[in-house]
Amino acid sequence: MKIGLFFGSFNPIHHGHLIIASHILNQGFAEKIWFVVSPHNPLKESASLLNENQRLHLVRVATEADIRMAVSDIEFSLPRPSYTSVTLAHLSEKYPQHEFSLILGGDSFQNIEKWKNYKYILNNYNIYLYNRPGFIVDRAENTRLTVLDAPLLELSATMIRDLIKQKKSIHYLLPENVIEEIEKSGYYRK
Ligand SMILES: Nc1ncnc2c1ncn2[C@@H]1O[C@H](COP(=O)(O)OP(=O)(O)OP(=O)(O)O)[C@@H](O)[C@H]1O
Ligand SMILES: O=C(O)c1ccc[n+]([C@@H]2O[C@H](COP(=O)([O-])O)[C@@H](O)[C@H]2O)c1
Repeated sequence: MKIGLFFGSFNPIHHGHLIIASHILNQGFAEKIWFVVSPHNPLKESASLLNENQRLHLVRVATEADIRMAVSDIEFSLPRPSYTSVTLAHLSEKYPQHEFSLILGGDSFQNIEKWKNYKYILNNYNIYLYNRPGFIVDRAENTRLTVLDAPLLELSATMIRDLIKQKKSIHYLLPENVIEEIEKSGYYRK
């Protein structure tokens, strides 16, 4: 099966992520999307990070109604920080029947030369790239790279966490059932 891997901290997951995932499925680039929750992005501070099981739960809640989407905790049992090349190699070995591709935002792609073993990633996996405001990648020199024409929301998890801290509304930015979980559990208030 063609599986699109959407890696992220998902702190928390929001409609920006879900719209991209749905677009990739609708375009036939993947038959299923796995959201791979990273315990620790090697290039990010972990101070404001919700515990990985809580983030995983929020992704599960966000995707449970869509059978085309699934959640993976594969990186929870791999060494930290979470190097994408290590996870990809692990997944390809564990699931030889699947063809994995990578979904990346322009912000991540701009930094890819800082990633561990990035050449292994570029040489071995198809990459679906979408632009994010301020990070426009308009030329696909690498033949394994497809630049998507996906609808984009100018939205980030940082913005959502800031709104919660300021006691402002986060309605419409992420699924209502995820908002309920965040409110019930008191996440991101401090
Ligand atoms: N609004 C958005 N639209 C499309 N992709 C997004 C959006 N926000 C984040 N992404 C992408 O999703 C992946 C995972 O992102 P991440 O979990 O870090 O979300 P984020 O909103 O960028 O978080 P933060 O604001 O905490 O950095 C990254 O590749 C990122 O480029
Ligand atoms: O492999 C690397 O060196 C590497 C460097 C930076 C980021 N990543 C991964 O990229 C994904 C996106 O991270 P984030 O925090 O922006 O959602 C996440 O899975 C990180 O572990 C991976």
